[in-house]
Amino acid sequence: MIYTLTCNPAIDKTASLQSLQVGALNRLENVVISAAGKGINVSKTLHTLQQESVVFAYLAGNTGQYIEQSLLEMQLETKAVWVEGSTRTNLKVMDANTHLTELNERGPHIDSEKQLEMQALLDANIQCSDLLVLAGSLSTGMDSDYYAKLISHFAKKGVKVILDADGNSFKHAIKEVPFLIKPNAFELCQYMNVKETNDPITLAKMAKELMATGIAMVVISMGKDGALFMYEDQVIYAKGLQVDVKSTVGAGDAMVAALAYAIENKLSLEQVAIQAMAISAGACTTSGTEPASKEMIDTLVQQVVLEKIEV
Ligand SMILES: Nc1ncnc2c1ncn2[C@@H]1O[C@H](COP(=O)(O)OP(=O)(O)OP(=O)(O)O)[C@@H](O)[C@H]1O
Ligand SMILES: O=P(O)(O)OC[C@@]1(O)O[C@H](CO)[C@@H](O)[C@@H]1O
Repeated sequence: MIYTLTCNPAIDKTASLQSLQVGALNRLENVVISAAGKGINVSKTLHTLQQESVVFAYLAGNTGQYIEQSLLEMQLETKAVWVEGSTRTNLKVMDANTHLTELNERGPHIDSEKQLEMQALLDANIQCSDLLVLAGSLSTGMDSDYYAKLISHFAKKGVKVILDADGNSFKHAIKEVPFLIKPNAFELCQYMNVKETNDPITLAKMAKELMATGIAMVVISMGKDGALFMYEDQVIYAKGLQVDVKSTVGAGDAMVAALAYAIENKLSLEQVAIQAMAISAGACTTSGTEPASKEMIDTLVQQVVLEKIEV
């Protein structure tokens, strides 16, 4: 079974306008509201792939209830720990040149008692052969080693952990050797303290250093420039697919979903790359964080170009 944990879910309000004017009144168009947050987006994509998953999330207030109800309507099994306050609302604005501006709130306070409640819920459900996806920011009140502690706990049990986090949370977590990490190129360069680059060879060399610590698989996403897929001594670069972009919000989550699907179904690295590219590019063609249809994914699968590279 695949489990996703969203520590800081959100209602995403995604909208568009011609061009964003800072310090002026902007009138939004095409407003779409959806239950989101990285782990929840992963589960939504898995659902369209007909792959079962269970959502764990901290939820709060009316916005939390909206998310719980939406997930119920999508028939996504949800196990929530309810906290005081309100689940956040994040605003995403895309301009006519597909430049995305994101305004994300911090999220409600999660105290140590509620963190223990979540730990008990996770322990009661997750077995050694399962996959656990840890994705997104931590809410207020959570220490930056929260993911690190979960990875250490579940890796000992043999659970494969997929990590999609950034900043200090990522820094602590990778020391505990998750099974797979999916930083984007910017996050990886920031962690390695080097100038941002999308050069596949340079990125692959940095990823190799991380794999030397025991991380089995590294996938580096590079937005429209594609992605790098690394497992054992195999390195595959996939060129970005040309798609009609509606919203890039959640493209990375769609990719993480594809990776979880591929691991659960024991696909080869080539197949992992093909599925991940088609599913993530497909997510860019829909509004908000809506996953792509099966038909769109099948069409994009035919267009993926892979290149094996030596590092
Ligand atoms: N403009 C685009 N055109 C085509 N494919 C894209 C585009 N943007 C993203 N993708 C696809 O989605 C994948 C993930 O995108 P990206 O690298 O932006 O992830 P991310 O930074 O983790 O995103 P987010 O955190 O917003 O979900 C890319 O590797 C690519 O396959
Ligand atoms: O603030 P975080 O947790 O880093 O990111 C949250 C978020 O921006 O990520 C998703 C897209 O990947 C959105 O659905 C959501 O609003």
